Amino acid sequence: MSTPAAPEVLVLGRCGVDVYPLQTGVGLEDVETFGKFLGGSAANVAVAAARLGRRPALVSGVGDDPFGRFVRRSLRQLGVDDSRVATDADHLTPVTFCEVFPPDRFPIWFYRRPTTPDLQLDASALDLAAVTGADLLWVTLTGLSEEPSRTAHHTALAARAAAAGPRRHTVLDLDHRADFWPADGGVEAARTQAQRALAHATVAVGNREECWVATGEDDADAAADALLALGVDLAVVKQGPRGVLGATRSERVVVPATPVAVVNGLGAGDAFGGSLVDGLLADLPLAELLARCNAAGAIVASRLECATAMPTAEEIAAHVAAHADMTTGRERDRA
Ligand SMILES: Nc1ncnc2c1ncn2[C@@H]1O[C@H](COP(=O)(O)OP(=O)(O)OP(=O)(O)O)[C@@H](O)[C@H]1O
Ligand SMILES: O=C(O)C[C@@H](O)[C@H](O)C(=O)CO
Repeated sequence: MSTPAAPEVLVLGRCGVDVYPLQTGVGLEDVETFGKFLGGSAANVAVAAARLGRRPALVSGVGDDPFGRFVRRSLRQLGVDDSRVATDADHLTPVTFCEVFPPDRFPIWFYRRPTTPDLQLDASALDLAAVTGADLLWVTLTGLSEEPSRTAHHTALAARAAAAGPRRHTVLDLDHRADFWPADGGVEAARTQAQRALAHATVAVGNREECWVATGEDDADAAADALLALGVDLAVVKQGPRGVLGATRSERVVVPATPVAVVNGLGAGDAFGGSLVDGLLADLPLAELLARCNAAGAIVASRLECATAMPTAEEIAAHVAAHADMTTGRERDRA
């Protein structure tokens, strides 16, 4: 159980505003109207976990601007504790645009230069009681892309790994956005940071490309092996519409994705993340856990926005039940 000073789930990472087009199948130059939604991968994961009944808090930053106030208000309305979200007078709340070309093309445009409030997180401002006392800590690779956030993340991970008591869940979301790393040597820098963080994590989750960034391995099984060798107890390799591979040192499971009418694939990974948080805390068997994560991802892929599209437990259960023939998961004999 989390200690009294700590939230059940502590999420470190970015939040911002998603400004998504209300016309699909056209480039941003031709879009006429947009919707404004809470966004940022970490914020989305926190909201997804809250939707499933968990008590998440976000550690992040926003600007001292109207979008920052919108982000805070949305977090609170969606069940996320925003008391550890700093207000930064020197940097603006980031906005993110996308283009929506279903079923499989969703270019994303980050307006985050030169830098953003979430990456100003300083180690001295960390609430270490919350970091070490939470039942689950979620961090993203993007948080390691720049100082001072990089040092703050490593400080949090090291403090948690050194804390007394049973090894609780520390999840590294391999979330890699090339734009956030240097144009030259960005992959190498991201790999170095990922591998340092993995030594203190218990779970790694990423899509195929992200797992390659972290490990140098292209193949899903080889990437899972490499992630386990780097120190985690559970490696999760997402493969979009092709489903997911989950691997521990003694078990390996592949769970196919379920078909949906795709509206916008962005946010599927964050919905998956929220269900991963919930399923880890509930100690679900691996195949069941991943089937629920896939269902959450598919449901969000069938909706335009991210945070406010996160499914309830009932919606996930109904989706899994409707696809029971394909969501059982196949045991793989590679342990
Ligand atoms: N088009 C789709 N149809 C069905 N399921 C999907 C689809 N896209 C994603 N999913 C489900 O959601 C899960 C996570 O999606 P994905 O692998 O695209 O993550 P991601 O690359 O991290 O996504 P994001 O764009 O949010 O960063 C997949 O494992 C899959 O189960
Ligand atoms: O993660 C981001 O910063 C982008 C998000 O704003 C957006 O919600 C998304 O793409 C989720 O995967």
